[in-house]
Amino acid sequence: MLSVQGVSVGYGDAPAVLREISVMVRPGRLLALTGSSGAGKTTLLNAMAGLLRPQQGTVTVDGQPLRDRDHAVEQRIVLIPQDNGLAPILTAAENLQVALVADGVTPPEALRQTAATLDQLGLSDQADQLVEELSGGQQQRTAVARGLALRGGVLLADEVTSELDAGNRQRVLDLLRDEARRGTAVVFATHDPEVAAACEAELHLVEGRAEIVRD
Ligand SMILES: Nc1ncnc2c1ncn2[C@@H]1O[C@H](COP(=O)(O)OP(=O)(O)OP(=O)(O)O)[C@@H](O)[C@H]1O
Repeated sequence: MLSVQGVSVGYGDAPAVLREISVMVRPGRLLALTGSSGAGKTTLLNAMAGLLRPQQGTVTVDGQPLRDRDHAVEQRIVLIPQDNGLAPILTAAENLQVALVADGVTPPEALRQTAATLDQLGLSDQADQLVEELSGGQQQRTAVARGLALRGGVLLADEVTSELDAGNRQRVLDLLRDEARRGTAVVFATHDPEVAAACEAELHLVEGRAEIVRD
């Protein structure tokens, strides 16, 4: 269980972007994180991912304060970053295989899981294409595939449908929902009200504070 308790977080000496945020990220649930551009969605996800240390308050995972990103990875907290985080000079498939093998999956199993997950995202035909040669939406779906293939306990997805057409947006939403049903705690940052409405719970960020819209 990932728990954010009274967290204030920001950058350098500047005033905190978010103040006194508290939220429980529960297994089996799809939580939308909403707010206008600049509201702090990425900032909160980065704090949950161990990339940003809170100025006040704590992020805990199974009761232990989250130390840093390495600790978060050990605790199976997977982040799909807004800029996709893929290696552009590897193929779509290689991006998944490298991540899986680094995660301890055997190479043959990594090949199998890669093919299956790319297929779920409708990317079988792009598997052997370099990421830098894929469209923005295809790159975004590859990043989602990599995040899903890692099968984390917590999956943090940062604006991962912003470049997708309606069909692929629904496909990603369905896959994130399936992932939650499998027992993963999924947090999905979005500024798309339709996407947010399709999530069972919603936390809305406004003026540095968080409001629970649905729980
Ligand atoms: N690396 C950084 N250094 C300093 N300030 C930052 C940094 N990253 C973000 N900020 C500031 O923090 C605030 C929140 O930004 P953040 O990216 O978390 O918002 P967001 O809700 O994810 O926005 P968007 O929907 O546009 O991605 C903004 O005012 C932004 O300028």
